[in-house]
Amino acid sequence: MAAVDEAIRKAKILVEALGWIRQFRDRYVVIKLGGSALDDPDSVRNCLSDVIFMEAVGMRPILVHGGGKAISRAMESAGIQPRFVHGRRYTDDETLEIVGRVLAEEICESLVDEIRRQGGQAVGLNFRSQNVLEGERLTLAGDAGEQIDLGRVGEVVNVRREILEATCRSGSIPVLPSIALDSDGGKLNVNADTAAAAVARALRAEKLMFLSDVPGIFRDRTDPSTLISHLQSDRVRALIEDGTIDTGMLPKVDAALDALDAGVRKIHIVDARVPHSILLEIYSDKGIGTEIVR
Ligand SMILES: Nc1ncnc2c1ncn2[C@@H]1O[C@H](COP(=O)(O)OP(=O)(O)O)[C@@H](O)[C@H]1O
Ligand SMILES: CC(=O)N[C@@H](CCC(=O)OP(=O)(O)O)C(=O)O
Repeated sequence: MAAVDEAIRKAKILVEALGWIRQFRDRYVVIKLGGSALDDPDSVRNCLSDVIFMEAVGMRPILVHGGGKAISRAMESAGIQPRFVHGRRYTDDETLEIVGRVLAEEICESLVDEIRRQGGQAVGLNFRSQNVLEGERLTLAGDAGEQIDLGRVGEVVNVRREILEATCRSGSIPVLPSIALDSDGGKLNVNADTAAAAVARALRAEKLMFLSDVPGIFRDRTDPSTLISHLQSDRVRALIEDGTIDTGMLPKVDAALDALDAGVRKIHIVDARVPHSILLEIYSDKGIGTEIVR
């Protein structure tokens, strides 16, 4: 009897998901995997199995990844001290070679390999294969209006969406590192949160999901009961101003607000360490992280 009850419970879960599966069929979902999540192989495997599931039930997932922690480790092994200016890595030519190798060769290839190992199809799209992100150098102004030199740091100015659309149509999951090419074919190091938002904006994605190593946005980071499950964009601005949101969460919420302004329906910040956090967030009636809407 217990076995039958268990089977019925599982069937109910499938039925609960059916409505969401229908609603999101053929919709683009951009998933950003951050360096914090990428450092834990179990989190990566679990996230990728969810992404494969999404593709199998008719959604169009696109993976955009960072790898800031791995880049810093590789720089330190090469005897270069990482330096961040306004949250961006100062990127000289030597650093750029390391960023290209770590993101496009090591991390992108390992994500594609793992998706294939789990029975899904994936294609790495970057300057080594087929480039999707076109960029230009990012210029930031200092307090006195002076120009801040970030080296080869860029922002995305165009996304070749036709390549993403064709890849998704063919049943493959596109995997993109946060590197853009400028009009001369030179590499630019782009913050991965902003790269993911640029992709979501270009595709008018249904969702943009940030997978990190926190359950979501907290009102008080020392108190787990203060997780905010639903946020409206105007409230996000207030949380930035009062200092509740800072450090690594800042580029995520900045990118989230940009994406919402451009027509992306919903932003999710979820914990990559929780098994199946993506599926729980999308296909169940009650999500587990923080969702942000306009
Ligand atoms: N209000 C907040 N709630 C939760 N995390 C926050 C908040 N403000 C800042 N953070 C920080 O943001 C970090 C996530 O950003 P980051 O480490 O850069 O992630 P990733 O590597 O996934 O891009 C969290 O580990 C936490 O320290
Ligand atoms: C310009 C800039 O800062 N680029 C980032 C790109 C990687 C990234 O953003 O990785 P996470 O998502 O893991 O932080 C960097 O070099 O660290």
